[in-house]
Amino acid sequence: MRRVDDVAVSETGPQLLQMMENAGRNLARNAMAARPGLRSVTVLAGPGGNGGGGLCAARHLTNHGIDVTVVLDRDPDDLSGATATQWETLEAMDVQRTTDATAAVVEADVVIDALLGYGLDGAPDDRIGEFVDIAAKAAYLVSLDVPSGVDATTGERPGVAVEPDRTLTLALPKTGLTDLDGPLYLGDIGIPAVVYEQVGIDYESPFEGEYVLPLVVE
Ligand SMILES: NC(=O)C1=CN([C@@H]2O[C@H](COP(=O)(O)OP(=O)(O)OC[C@H]3O[C@@H](n4cnc5c(N)ncnc54)[C@H](O)[C@@H]3O)[C@@H](O)[C@H]2O)[C@H](O)CC1
Ligand SMILES: [K+]
Repeated sequence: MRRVDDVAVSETGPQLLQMMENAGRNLARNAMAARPGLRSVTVLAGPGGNGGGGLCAARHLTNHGIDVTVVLDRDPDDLSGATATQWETLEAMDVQRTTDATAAVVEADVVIDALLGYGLDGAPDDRIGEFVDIAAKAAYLVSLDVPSGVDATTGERPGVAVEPDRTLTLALPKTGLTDLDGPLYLGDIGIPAVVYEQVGIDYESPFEGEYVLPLVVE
């Protein structure tokens, strides 16, 4: 997946922000579909591309009248790249941010886990590990791409890991996602076949008119 991203970003497009927009919009829709009529969502956002997708979903959910609260693992001034860009828009929108993760998680109809994706490197550190523990108190938890703390390739959990009610993974199913409790969905983030071909993946789009598909894990 990382090689696919590299080819897209450095050779063909789409660029990271474009893919992230598709990720975030699919995530917002998937969360709304999971809990029709939901009124409040808390987004737990990490520092990388996974967090950026969660922040993008926060914008879409707010635009659709949902009361959104964002919890970041760090000061927003310490975000960078596309994730910082997502935050800047939320700041302009005056979206609620809190450092009280427990209250924000307990009070929300749905919690989005956008802490860590395929960039997981070792056991979640103290701060993110604390959020992973707090996420267990969610009424309904939706993970973006990979349940935070789970290795996308091997499925191993080097430390704590969330246990989502559903997971929306992006572009391609990851080999580490075979042992999840809740349902798994696959979201189209707009990567064309030429990108997969350049990476040597024999790819035929499964989407056929849909942007999110349910996956059956065998
Ligand atoms: N083609 C796609 O599938 C796309 C996926 N997108 C999303 O981006 C993430 C991958 O982004 P990346 O920045 O590479 O990694 P992460 O967000 O998972 O995390 C990196 C970030 O987290 C820190 N970190 C790593 N391990 C730990 C740890 N154990 N404890 C604490 N912090 C940790 C690390 O230092 C970095 O700061 C993918 O999953 C998708 O959600 C793109 O949106 C579009 C293309
Ligand atoms: K995640």
